[in-house]
Amino acid sequence: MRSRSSGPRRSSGPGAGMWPAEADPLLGHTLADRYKLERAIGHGGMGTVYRAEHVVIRKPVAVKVLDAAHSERRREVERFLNEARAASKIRHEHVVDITDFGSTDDGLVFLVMEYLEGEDLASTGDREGALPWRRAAAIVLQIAAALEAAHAQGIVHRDMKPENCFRIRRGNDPDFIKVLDFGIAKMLEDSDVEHPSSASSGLLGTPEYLAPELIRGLKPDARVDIYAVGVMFYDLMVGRLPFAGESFMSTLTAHLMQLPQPPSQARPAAEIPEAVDTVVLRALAKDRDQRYATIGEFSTALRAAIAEADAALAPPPPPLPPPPVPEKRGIHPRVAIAAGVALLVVFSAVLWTMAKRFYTKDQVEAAAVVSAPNVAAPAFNPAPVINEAPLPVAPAVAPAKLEAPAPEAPTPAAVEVAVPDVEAVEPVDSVAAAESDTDAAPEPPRGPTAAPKGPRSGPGPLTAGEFTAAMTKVGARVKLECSRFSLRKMEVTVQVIVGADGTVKSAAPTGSQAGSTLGNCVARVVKTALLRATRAKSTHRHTFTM
Ligand SMILES: Nc1ncnc2c1ncn2[C@@H]1O[C@H](COP(=O)(O)OP(=O)(O)OP(=O)(O)O)[C@@H](O)[C@H]1O
Repeated sequence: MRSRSSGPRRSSGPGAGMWPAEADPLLGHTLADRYKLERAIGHGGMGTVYRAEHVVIRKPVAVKVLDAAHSERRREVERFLNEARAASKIRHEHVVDITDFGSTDDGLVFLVMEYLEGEDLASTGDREGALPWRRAAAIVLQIAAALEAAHAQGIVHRDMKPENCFRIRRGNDPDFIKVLDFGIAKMLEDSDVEHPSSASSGLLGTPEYLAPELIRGLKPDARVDIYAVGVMFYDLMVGRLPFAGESFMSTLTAHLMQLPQPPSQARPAAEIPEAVDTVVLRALAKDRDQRYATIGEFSTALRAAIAEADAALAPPPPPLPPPPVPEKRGIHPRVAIAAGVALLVVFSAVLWTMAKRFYTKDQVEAAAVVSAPNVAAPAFNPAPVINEAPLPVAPAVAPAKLEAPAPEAPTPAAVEVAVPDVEAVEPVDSVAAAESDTDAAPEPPRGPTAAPKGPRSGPGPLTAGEFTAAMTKVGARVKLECSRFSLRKMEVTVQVIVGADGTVKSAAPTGSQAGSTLGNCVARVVKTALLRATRAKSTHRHTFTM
């Protein structure tokens, strides 16, 4: 159950408060020859809202008719028509569309709006209690979009509250928001009009949503709407208002004096991220200079907080691919082995050809068995017994000892090529040579400035430069989100552990800022940094100057 100190809403549908709906003489009346008033929807501070039908185009509309008591006061009529003019100027999908306004011959002042089917956010809150923070944020972003459009037209709403935000279904979205009631909207360019003080004409607006500067009687600007949106966001997520006193005066005092409890602490079960706390608390800053300068900035910060929470839910990014394998100079061991075997086969074949020319078949077969048992085996059958004198067998690696007659010998070129190659490309030695090549390559320097190692060692450690660059990247957000906890030029040093997957595993403020709100805020932002993957986690330090 929500705790609103102001009690029941003034306008929560037919029959609310002192409103004698049944006796309403306007029911069934056709206003300005066009709008047949069918049913009263609710009654607010200025008048009654009816569901009506446009008799020509047969379209349902909502018609707000100013109460007779107000119609007699010029100032009230002006305020009412001001709403019509202001809202009809904005034209935004999240602002209720005003299609007509004016007064009738019999003195009825009215405005005509698109008819909305749904309920206001106060009713949603009363029925559902606190909403999940993401749903609340999605609703608030729509309200902020409506206000951004209004502010762009120089219009400040000044009465933002759940009762003025209507929730309708649009397509599949049951939470489509329309902002209503620009009744006390103030044209910013209307700079000569001083804000009426509470002493002279009563505080305009609803106490629970009043920005401190309005209570102090300062001239309002768009930041009063940012404050009210902060109150609404808090209320939607937490299920209670941030500043709610027992009386009107104590509520106003709370706005001026009381620090709001962070939403995540006020409702721990809701798992409201710290980043969302930060956005709400900044919108609720007592000093308007400490708030977001524009409602657009508020929306950007809220979106960033949502994205941060989404990123925390997402699985860690896949490790970065290893650096490209540098092309290795020299012969790959496998190539060397293959070449060695091939040359051995060629050389054996040469020997075989030569032997066939100078020795008998039996002698040759015997020589083949002795000299090359493992090479070209399919070509020979092991010779059984050799009765004749042993052949002058030429070992495969020493063909020069062959005593072949010069004229019949293979061309010298062929022998010269074969001999040195076979000696040079001995398979086992080649592998060893290849390995020792790698080992002999200069070892990259270790430590923070080490370059990534070769392909067999994986990506190298983070350099100091890489880490500093990542911290510089998050530095802007550190300032944006944490400067409100800091005096100018304060320093915060954080100790950061970066995991092998490039995410920040831990960030802790050190020294005088250890455990401080400022330190924790900086650490929280630092935790969102993303670096590159390495072979192992590493520890770094960085100092931010606020
Ligand atoms: N366009 C509309 N379509 C449907 N219902 C509407 C529309 N505009 C207002 N209502 C409903 O009519 C009722 C009265 O609205 P009204 O704006 O008069 O109340 P209020 O916010 O208390 O006004 P005020 O700020 O002038 O006191 C509310 O319940 C509101 O939700």
